[in-house]
Amino acid sequence: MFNRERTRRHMTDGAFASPFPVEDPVALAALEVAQSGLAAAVRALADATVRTRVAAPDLAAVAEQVETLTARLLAEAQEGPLGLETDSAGRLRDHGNAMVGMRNPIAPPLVVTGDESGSTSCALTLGAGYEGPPGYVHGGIVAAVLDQVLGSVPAHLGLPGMTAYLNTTYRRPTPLGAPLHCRGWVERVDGWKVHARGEIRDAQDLVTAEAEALFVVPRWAREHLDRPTGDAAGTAPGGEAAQEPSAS
Ligand SMILES: CCCCC/C=C\C/C=C\C/C=C\C/C=C\CCCC(=O)SCCNC(=O)CCNC(=O)[C@H](O)C(C)(C)COP(=O)(O)OP(=O)(O)OC[C@H]1O[C@@H](n2cnc3c(N)ncnc32)[C@H](O)[C@@H]1OP(=O)(O)O
Repeated sequence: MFNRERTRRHMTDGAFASPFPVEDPVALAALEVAQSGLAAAVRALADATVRTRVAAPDLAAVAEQVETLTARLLAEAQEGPLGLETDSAGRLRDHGNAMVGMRNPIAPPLVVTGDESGSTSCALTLGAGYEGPPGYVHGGIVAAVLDQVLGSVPAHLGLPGMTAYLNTTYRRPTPLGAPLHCRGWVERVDGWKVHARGEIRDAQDLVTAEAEALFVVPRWAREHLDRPTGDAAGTAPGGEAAQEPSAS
């Protein structure tokens, strides 16, 4: 059903071919442009909502307008979450994902790149809506970024897994409104289990947070994927070979 493909694209960037054909890719592509445009506009609205200093009457008027717009969107909406959908390029996409989802205004959205060795990378800047300690990124958001970027490691190996654990160490506060860089890499592949590590660095190249995580291909998904071959990232199932990141 799901063919593993050696590709630079992350699952959320369509690293997996969809088994479901798209009827009208041109119309779907136009819809995707509109969907991502709406998400970007609402993302900007959320940021403005946090930072605005306009007076109460203006706030009330804007709230009323937003409620009208919300009702307009809900006129035709699905009940639950998006899950995986086929995009106009015939790839599986998780457009609702909270970190990378193209249709999700809550997502920064992260753009995670990677290669078949399992190394992943993401440049990001987080705005006022992600605040925890004054001026700094919320610790849960820091962990979510690491979860996503490290979680893309097994996806690039063709072993998309769920997070079994994510141990995050906060070295120093992660600044808001400044460029950050998150990287992930393979520590060890053990059958259906992928051990990954990663870090976030600030604009001064200082590590603000690091994590080690285990991702497991769920039992229910294994029948849809190739058996682990052990060649991913130069490791064998149960093997010890580690992939250290190259300096950047
Ligand atoms: C159909 C193809 C596509 C399917 C894709 C499916 C999922 C992939 C989804 C997305 C991938 C793409 C990109 C990912 C990007 C970002 C990442 C975000 C990820 C998340 O945001 S995800 C949400 C938070 N996450 C959860 O919501 C997990 C809840 N949990 C479970 O769903 C189960 O718990 C699960 C699946 C983890 C295991 O369950 P299971 O039944 O499949 O397998 P089982 O329990 O037998 O464990 C098998 C082996 O893992 C060892 N093991 C398990 N857990 C361990 C632990 N904690 N510590 C140490 N070892 C552990 C066992 O000891 C055994 O080891 P051994 O084989 O050596 O005996």
